[in-house]
Amino acid sequence: VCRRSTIWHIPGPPSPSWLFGNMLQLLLSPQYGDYEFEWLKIYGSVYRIKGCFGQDRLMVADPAGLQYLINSPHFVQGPVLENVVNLLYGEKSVLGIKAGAAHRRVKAALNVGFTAGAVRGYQPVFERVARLITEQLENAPVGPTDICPLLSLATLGAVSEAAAGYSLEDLGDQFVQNNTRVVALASGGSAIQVLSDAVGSYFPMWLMSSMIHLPTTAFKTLRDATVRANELGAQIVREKTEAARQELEMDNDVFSLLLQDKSEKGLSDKEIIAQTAILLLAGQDTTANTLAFALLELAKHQDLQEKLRAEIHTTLGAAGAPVLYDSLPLLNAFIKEALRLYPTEPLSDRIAVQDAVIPLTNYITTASGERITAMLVRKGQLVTEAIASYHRLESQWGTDAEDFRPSRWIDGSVNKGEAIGPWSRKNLLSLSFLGGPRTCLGWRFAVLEMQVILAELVAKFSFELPQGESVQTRVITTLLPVDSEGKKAAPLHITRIL
Ligand code: HEM
Repeated sequence: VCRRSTIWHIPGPPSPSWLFGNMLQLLLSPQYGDYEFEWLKIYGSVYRIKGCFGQDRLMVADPAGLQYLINSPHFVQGPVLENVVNLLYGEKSVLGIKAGAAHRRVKAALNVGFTAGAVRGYQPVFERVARLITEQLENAPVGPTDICPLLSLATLGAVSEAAAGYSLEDLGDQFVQNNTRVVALASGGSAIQVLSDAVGSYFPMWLMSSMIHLPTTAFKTLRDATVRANELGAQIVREKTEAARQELEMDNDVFSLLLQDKSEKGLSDKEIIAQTAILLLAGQDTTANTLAFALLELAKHQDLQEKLRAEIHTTLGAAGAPVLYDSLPLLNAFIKEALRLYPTEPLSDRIAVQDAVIPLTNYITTASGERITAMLVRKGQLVTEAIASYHRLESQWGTDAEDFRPSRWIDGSVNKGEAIGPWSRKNLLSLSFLGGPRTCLGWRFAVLEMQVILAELVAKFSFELPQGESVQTRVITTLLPVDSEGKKAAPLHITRIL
């Protein structure tokens, strides 16, 4: 049997170097997508690029191809993602568990804290956090405010309170500072980082875990964060178990709900503790960055800002009844559009664990001129789910796919052919929360939190871009807004209006 790469005949861009392949273009271009979105136009929704050291990598933005990849057991996290996940969250975290059945069991148990009903219970937490941002903005010095740190702290506060029943003060300064360092670390991309990621993917896990005992700053920060998260998880479980023993009333946070689940499907204390880091971290900057991008777009589109504010004022104006955020069409369309153009995870790395055939919606023309509508890939093939590219396909979103236009979600111009993501199945085609068995556990949580925070901020403040500032997008683990010096930031002129 020929074991030669089966994708060598798939066209793609030339590789500028053997060492880095196309990876610097993909990951470190000045603006995220400078090369990738051009490749999409030239080569179509499936093409081949070079990884470090001459590896062949397949980029897939094709709807049927993506639907297959996110659902197929033949593809698992690629080596780089796997190492990062193990280092940050641990192998026993729901994101770290590889085997399908074990993953399904832990995810189903964790879901008690993330059902529609459970998430509705967190609404008062989100409302409190949103009011805190308002207070901080009122006390901010005159001039542009970088909204990123405020949003990061707010989303950490929301997740720690809703997941663990802990306020930021309960978490302690040390945890919060360490957390800030971990998040900052994740935003410091460089060529060395790309190379060490590639080299890292060749190291076995035991070597990676011995490396984290090296006293370098980065590893020390990550090691401290993991140790601290485990200690914190153990403390939370101890306190809540003691409260239950004393028959005190249990809270409705995620940890409390998990500990109350005594069915055979429930998790052991140890399994619950192993979720602390993922529960606290996965919900923080993902949500904060999406909010920052949303506010930046609002500052660029004053007419949209006014319409959205009018919708919010009309709905919030009806005092008394609790606000039903799902019933604000423009607010939801606005959030969907921000998620589409700024997906937190624009690229998701996968590797084939056995030979597989990937079906395609759009045919591709191979180097020999043959048209194919399905692709054979061998075990070990690296594949990138090119989510941000998929979100810009004209066939899916229309000829104005690159424009920020929330009304596309209302006027029916979005192609409803192949629904793949969660959130109102009938029209969320976007893969910002992925889809299939690895769908984001916290998507309902994130949506309600963003609805509450945006409604509060847009009702009370106006947003404008400071003169001469141009915010760009970079991908450094996740998609971030950066200033002209490449530092994570979203500077805005924010004025109280109500
Ligand atoms: C706008 C906000 C968010 C976005 C865009 C987002 C996106 C994602 C994506 C793309 C994945 C799949 C990762 C992969 O396998 O490649 C994921 C997984 C996950 N997310 Fe989120 N997320 C968000 C907020 C949250 C929140 C608020 C929480 C929890 C409080 C959360 C918890 C998780 C967990 C536990 C997983 C792992 C699921 C699994 O492996 O089965 N996320 N998220």
